Amino acid sequence: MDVGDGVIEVSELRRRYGGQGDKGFEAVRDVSFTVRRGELFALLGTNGAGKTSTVELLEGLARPTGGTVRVLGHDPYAERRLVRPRIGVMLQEGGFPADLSAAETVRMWVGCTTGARPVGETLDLVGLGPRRDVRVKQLSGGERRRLDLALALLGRPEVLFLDEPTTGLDPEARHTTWELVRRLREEGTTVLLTTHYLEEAESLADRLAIMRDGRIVTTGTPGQVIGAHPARIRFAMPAGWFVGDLPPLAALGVLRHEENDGRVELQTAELQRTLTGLLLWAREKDVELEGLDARTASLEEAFLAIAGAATTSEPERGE
Ligand SMILES: Nc1ncnc2c1ncn2[C@@H]1O[C@H](COP(=O)(O)OP(=O)(O)OP(=O)(O)O)[C@@H](O)[C@H]1O
Repeated sequence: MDVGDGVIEVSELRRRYGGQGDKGFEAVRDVSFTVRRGELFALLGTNGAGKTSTVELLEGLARPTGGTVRVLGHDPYAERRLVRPRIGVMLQEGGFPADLSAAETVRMWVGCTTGARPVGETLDLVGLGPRRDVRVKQLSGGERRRLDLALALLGRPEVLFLDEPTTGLDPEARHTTWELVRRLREEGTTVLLTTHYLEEAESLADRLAIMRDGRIVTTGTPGQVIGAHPARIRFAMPAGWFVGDLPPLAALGVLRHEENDGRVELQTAELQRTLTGLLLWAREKDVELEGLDARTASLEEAFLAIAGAATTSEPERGE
């Protein structure tokens, strides 16, 4: 079947726990998105936003209550047999037999994987080569996470689902994992990632979606999502000058401003225009703007502004 560019196609997806009526809860509500071949798509959201509930439907682990999912052109639940050999799944919590070594665990999985990589290569990929003979129960939490990743990569998947892959990893292991994910992407693997690390999404994702209360509330490239939020300029007012002495702020494109003890913060959607106006004013008045700092919003600021609104509205339980 020709699936064109849309390797993952999600349309009006819904997932309800606990049946209809008061006791039920709709964790995924009308979610639609497409992930193109070779793309890395990140799903972000606060705890309980519905990321795992969504990803499990894409992995074919549960049947949607509404809407459709296509992975590589197939329904991952009804046509699991066709989809499963071509995808790699790293769940949030993998369960391994504690008494097997890392290498034995991978070897066990080789038995149920078509076209599996060699065991040693798989462990090396995730940096567990030197720990191959250590029993699972003696591995650290971060090492177990990497063993999870190794198993997801075992069958050279075309599509890789990574549910919080770097949770519990130290910064070095996290960066090594990012390098590996980048390399897989460069080799053409399509990746769907959920993460709480915004730096991870910013540095890896081609596109991302932010979920809130079961819905996608924002989607775009990291640049687009960040660009929709105001940039900030901070500086100290020169001695003897006041904010009122600056050119009219609205004319400089300033959306909001705050002043505290002579420290000024301007928020603007047009950083270059506002900054140019400010610097021209400083040159004309021959004053120095001490501590001048101008920056676009970070993904974290954008995320907090978008997803943070979730805390103000409790998701409805039992519709
Ligand atoms: N089996 C279940 N039965 C009932 N409710 C569930 C079940 N699993 C998840 N939920 C609820 O669905 C909502 C979404 O949960 P989900 O695990 O998908 O969120 P998440 O975005 O992945 O969160 P986290 O970042 O904490 O992993 C939560 O309110 C959760 O309590």
